[in-house]
Amino acid sequence: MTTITLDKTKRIKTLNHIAEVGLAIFNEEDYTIDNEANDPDAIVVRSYPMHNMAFGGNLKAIARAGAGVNNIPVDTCSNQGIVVFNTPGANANAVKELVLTSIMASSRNLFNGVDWVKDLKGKGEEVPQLVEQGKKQFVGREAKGKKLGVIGLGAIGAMVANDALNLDMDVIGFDPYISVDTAWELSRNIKRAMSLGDVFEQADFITIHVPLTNETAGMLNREAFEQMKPGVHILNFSRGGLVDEDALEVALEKGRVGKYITDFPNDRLLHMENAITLPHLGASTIESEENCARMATRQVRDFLETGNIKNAVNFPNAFLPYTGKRRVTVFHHNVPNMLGQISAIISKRGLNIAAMINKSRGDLAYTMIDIDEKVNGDVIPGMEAEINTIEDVIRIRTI
Ligand SMILES: NC(=O)c1ccc[n+]([C@@H]2O[C@H](COP(=O)([O-])OP(=O)(O)OC[C@H]3O[C@@H](n4cnc5c(N)ncnc54)[C@H](O)[C@@H]3O)[C@@H](O)[C@H]2O)c1
Ligand SMILES: O=C(O)[C@H](O)COP(=O)(O)O
Repeated sequence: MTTITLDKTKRIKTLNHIAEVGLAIFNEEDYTIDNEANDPDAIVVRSYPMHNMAFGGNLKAIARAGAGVNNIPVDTCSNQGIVVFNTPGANANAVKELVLTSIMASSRNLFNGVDWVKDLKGKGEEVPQLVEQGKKQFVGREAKGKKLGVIGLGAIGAMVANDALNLDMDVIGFDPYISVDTAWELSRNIKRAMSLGDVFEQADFITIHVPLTNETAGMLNREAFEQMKPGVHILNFSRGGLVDEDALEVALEKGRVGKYITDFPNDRLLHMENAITLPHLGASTIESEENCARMATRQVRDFLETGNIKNAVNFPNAFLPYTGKRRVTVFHHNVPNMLGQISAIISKRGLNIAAMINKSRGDLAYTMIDIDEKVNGDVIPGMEAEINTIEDVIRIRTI
């Protein structure tokens, strides 16, 4: 259990390049961007691997300017009362555009064709003729009329599915956990797959848009490849670990998988024929980098200044209008009678509770309590220390 009272100047550390418009949200009077800080108040990150990092007692938040949080030790953060944010949907359009580009580019053999033309360098005036002779090896297929299977209909998958209809593709989607909001946004012309098998059996192109978790790791494995239509093109712009690469290598060699297009290269994939590897470019547009940075830094600033939480992946969202009076925020386990115990400790100091909110998410919960009177700061350390003695309190912060 840790006790922290916010000081005046807050230090923010970045572990990747974060767009300037986002960092500008941290006004200079109250914040310092200090990438050398040992124990910052918050970290803003993209894909930097954080699993081997130790976190200081001052760290309150980590914001992933992007979607995937598999580079962050989320459970460790939860146990230390560190909120992990991401920026849902902020880079979805960028990924969608690259996925649709890659469907067309792979089915038209664009990647191989461009490489082949480059090799004609130095052939002088013969080049046009060589091109006309050689182009037959790159005859492709049109996307129109083909079936696209979309696994995961979240921010990206839903956009890909809707826009693929505009390419005259048939679209079938699978997502057993689809959110109500996304379901409303999906075109009714998208067919619903009742199982992954439905997608595997029917699709000419399969694109996967799920997070990498224990459940989804290796989702595309030997059994999956065996159910797929021979020559299927698979697009993986989500995470490398979703695909079993031993099985993929065999499937590519046998032609069971025609092409595998991914944003996550590794040395092994570079040796596989018909694996097309892009340098993790899905979210790399100016627009997306700015969207993600702005959303991430706004969420962090709001949390540091008011305790309000939006778009956390480990703690519940919680909003209580901030009045600028004393606010006690407590991260705790989701067990009975926490509110009663916390409020008793506050009340016995003669402090009146003006407003409060208590939200839970799985095993974790978060409580914010606003105290009505102007509080003598001397009471705070004793009150925090006593709240910390409650079993199941993870962390307390008074703003
Ligand atoms: N290549 C890139 O640059 C890039 C950019 C953004 C996101 N990503 C990756 O793409 C993933 C998806 O991003 P998003 O913004 O669409 O996330 P999202 O959270 O909006 O959507 C994920 C969807 O996957 C679904 N899902 C989860 N488990 C599933 C399962 N077992 N079967 C089917 N569906 C399942 C969820 O219900 C959800 O609808 C991210 O987690 C990240 O790893 C990559
Ligand atoms: O999960 C994500 O948002 C993407 O993989 C983007 O990663 P990046 O921010 O490192 O480009």
